Amino acid sequence: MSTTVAILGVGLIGGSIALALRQNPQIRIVGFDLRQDYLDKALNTGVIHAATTDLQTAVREAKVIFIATPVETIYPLIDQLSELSLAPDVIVTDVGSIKSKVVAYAQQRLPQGVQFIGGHPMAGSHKSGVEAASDRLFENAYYVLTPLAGTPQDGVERLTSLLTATRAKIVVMDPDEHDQIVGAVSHFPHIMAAVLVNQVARFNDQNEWYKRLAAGGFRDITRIASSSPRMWRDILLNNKHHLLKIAADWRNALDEIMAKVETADREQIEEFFRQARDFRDGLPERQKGAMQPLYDLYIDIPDHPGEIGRITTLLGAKQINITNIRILETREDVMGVLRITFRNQQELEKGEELLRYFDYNVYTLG
Ligand SMILES: NC(=O)c1ccc[n+]([C@@H]2O[C@H](COP(=O)([O-])OP(=O)(O)OC[C@H]3O[C@@H](n4cnc5c(N)ncnc54)[C@H](O)[C@@H]3O)[C@@H](O)[C@H]2O)c1
Ligand SMILES: O=C(O)C(=O)C[C@]1(C(=O)O)C=C[C@@H](O)C=C1
Repeated sequence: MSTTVAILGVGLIGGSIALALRQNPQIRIVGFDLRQDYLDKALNTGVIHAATTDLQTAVREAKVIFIATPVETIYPLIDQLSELSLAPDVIVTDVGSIKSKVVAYAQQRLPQGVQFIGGHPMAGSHKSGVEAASDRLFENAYYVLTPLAGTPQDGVERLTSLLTATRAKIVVMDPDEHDQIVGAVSHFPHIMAAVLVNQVARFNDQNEWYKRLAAGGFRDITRIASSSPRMWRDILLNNKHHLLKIAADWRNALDEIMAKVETADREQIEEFFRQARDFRDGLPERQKGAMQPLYDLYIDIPDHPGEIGRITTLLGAKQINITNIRILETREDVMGVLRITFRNQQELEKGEELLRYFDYNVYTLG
């Protein structure tokens, strides 16, 4: 007998959870979204088994409901769920990047019999939407759970067991502790990346060499400034208390190092960078996951207009999904290399075979 799981919001995170769970043939996944076109895409690419824009239809038989929508939409969805007919002992969980407010809201609003467990997978991307979803997005990443005081242990165990398919490391944490820590390691860095980019954009208005000279360092530290503005607006407003404190601490730290620069304190400036390097180098490595080039295919391309479009059209016509595409080198009259990332090994092999058939020189590394 199959178990129904409802995913509310079939985007990057909802889609990635669906892809991980659907490896288990006993699980039937129903997707709910406001956008019919997103649902069509998720259905056509096999991310979900069924799709609906009607919430009651999505959740009626679900044993587990994932809320995977932007943070500010989680509250009204909790309200709507509290009015609907749900399966007995249903587990409702969310994937929002903040936990305290959501957990407190669920505690107040959800009726007895609904087991709410806050959740936050600590992996993601600056990209949004189901087309960026991957069954391995959470592999080896931490996945934080913040159950309500009254949620039975059995519910936490059931959700943990379901989530093993994501290959994430599940940890249970207090919601406020989560918000404080994630504020420092995720939310505040997103603010800083955007501050840096906006600063350079202002300078660039006066002199376009800023943009042209922005090289590896600037790109590395600002990748996350390409994330969804709507998502980050919601996160900041829902973790205001911790972020204001982190920002004040950061201003002091910046003042301290700039005072050392002003007095040309060579030793202390070096010590400042040494401390940062030692801590950074000691961060635990994630062995595998979204950022690993696991399903990358390299294609030699003649550098003339239309070639990349032709390749993506060929793949699209065969319903082969691409999660990333990058031109590694193009100079006039020189062959360029296109790197295409696929969602899984099977799609990579299909893509490789297809492009070879059309006489492209294709290869994988490693
Ligand atoms: N992107 C990340 O790196 C990341 C990582 C961990 C957690 N999160 C959290 O996951 C959640 C989703 O983020 P995402 O990156 O998957 O966003 P996304 O934009 O890729 O997907 C969100 C989906 O929700 C749908 N949606 C919006 N409002 C809705 C509503 N009221 N009802 C039903 N569907 C609705 C959208 O149409 C979209 O398909 C957010 O709460 C975010 O904080 C994001
Ligand atoms: O890799 C990225 O692009 C991310 O920003 C992922 C990231 C993070 O800050 O690490 C962003 C938000 C989440 O809630 C969890 C993970």
